[in-house]
Amino acid sequence: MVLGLDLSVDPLSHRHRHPARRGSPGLRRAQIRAATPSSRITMLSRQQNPGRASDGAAGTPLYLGIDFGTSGARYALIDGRGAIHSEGKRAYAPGVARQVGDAAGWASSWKEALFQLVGDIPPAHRPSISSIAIDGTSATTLIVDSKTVELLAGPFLYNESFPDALPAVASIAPPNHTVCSASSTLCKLVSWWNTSGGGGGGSGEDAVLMHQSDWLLWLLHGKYGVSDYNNALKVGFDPEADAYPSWLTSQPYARLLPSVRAPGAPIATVKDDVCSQYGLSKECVVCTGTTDSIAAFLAAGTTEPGRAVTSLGSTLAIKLVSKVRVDDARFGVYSHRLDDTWLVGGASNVGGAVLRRLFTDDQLVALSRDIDPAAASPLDYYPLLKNGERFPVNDPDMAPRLEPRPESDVEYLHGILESIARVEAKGYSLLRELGATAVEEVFTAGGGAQNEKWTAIRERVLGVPVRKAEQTEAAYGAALLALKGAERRDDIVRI
Ligand SMILES: Nc1ncnc2c1ncn2[C@@H]1O[C@H](COP(=O)(O)OP(=O)(O)O)[C@@H](O)[C@H]1O
Ligand SMILES: O=C(CO)[C@H](O)[C@H](O)COP(=O)(O)O
Repeated sequence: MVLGLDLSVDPLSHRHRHPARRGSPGLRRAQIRAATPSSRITMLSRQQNPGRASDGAAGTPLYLGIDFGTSGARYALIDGRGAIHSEGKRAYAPGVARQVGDAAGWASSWKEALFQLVGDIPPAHRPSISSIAIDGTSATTLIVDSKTVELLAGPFLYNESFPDALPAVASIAPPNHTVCSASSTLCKLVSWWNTSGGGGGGSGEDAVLMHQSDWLLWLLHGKYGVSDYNNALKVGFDPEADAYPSWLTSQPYARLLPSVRAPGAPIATVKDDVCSQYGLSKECVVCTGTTDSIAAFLAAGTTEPGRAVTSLGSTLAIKLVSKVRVDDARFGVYSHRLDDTWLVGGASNVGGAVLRRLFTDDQLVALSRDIDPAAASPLDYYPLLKNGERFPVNDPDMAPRLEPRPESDVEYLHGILESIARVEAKGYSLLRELGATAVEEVFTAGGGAQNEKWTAIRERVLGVPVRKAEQTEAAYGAALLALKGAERRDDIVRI
């Protein structure tokens, strides 16, 4: 029994064992080989943390990755060896309090952050940028009118749930399919379709669905209808078949779905007006992106089965390299494709968002100093910011639990960090119960990776080695995708 749930019923609606390729021979060089014909990422190895470039010789081709997380956006500019030439970050504009459902506020903040970050790149580097890729939060969905450019609906954020659409989605998809979660992209699309009367009459004729990273990339290249198979997973794309299934393409709203390419595939060159305004080369290629936790996985540079990356950002997302594909919406478990292996995992709503609500980053550092990670905290919380959990319990109504609060903030923080570690441990043990490869080592990405006391707590609770990834920023993983796309620039599809 895991999480007190009865797993005696075979939960797997998909179970595939792929001939596991031998992992990459070792970390030597920053490169992701171009997608194989079946559009899979094959991650070669990456040079042992080439760190920052020395002088960034003028004219060296550079590759720009931009990460759009929950609390802010970051960029990383690397060269062909993976050395970082420049990096930076921007919080989203404080302005309008962006609550769930405040669509206009979010979209304008992301657009503002995108062009602020491009403007933050040293002008001397910009002409050398050969390609750009962007990662965003998964299942964050926008519906855009491709004729008027108007935002018809959304953004619907990654953790927003649309249970009204679940019965319709469950009636067409296989049992326990990834889309059968109230926060899936397909539930967002179907909910909008049903409430707007089939696309809102005339305006719906030109409606297109875009994920957050698709929309941000579109601001740079101006072409509609292109996404990647990581972002498209939660709208129903099957990365194994490299196609949308017929149960989806037969739906009236299927015309809104984007075409799907591998992450890091070239789309088009940057629009002339953007090139002119920011001093970018007219040869700079915009490439398909991925989700933020996949980008963090790519940044960590591990590919061996049993290795995993936990992204400790505003949320907790885990990605385990598994020889076996596992998908089960009952627990919020799904598999992203990585070469001949699978990235099995899920994303919990617990994570840093609660920490940020309670403590400043400086307070986190100061309080963590007094935590003894060897001592188990007796406090048992479920640190959600608001109702709703996706994984390892898929319950849109699940309530936060952050009481009783002790007098000591050190004890309170210890209890929260340990409780998040317990959710992480339940997540990995659930993946094992469902048939995934057992976790042997965990690398950490995201803001929480810098907390060594938390790392030690997690290592005690998980029972496997836990360490900070060499590169903890998803933006670095997105830059690796840009590097891959630059090598395939001739594949630009005239769309
Ligand atoms: N020293 C620390 N210990 C634990 N968590 C931290 C620490 N510093 C920052 N964080 C948390 O990291 C999170 C930000 O990480 P980040 O990867 O930028 O998140 P996201 O991309 O989801 O916005 C914040 O929620 C913050 O509370
Ligand atoms: O929690 C999230 C935001 O940070 C996303 O859900 C995260 O991207 C996980 O989704 P995926 O596993 O598809 O990458």
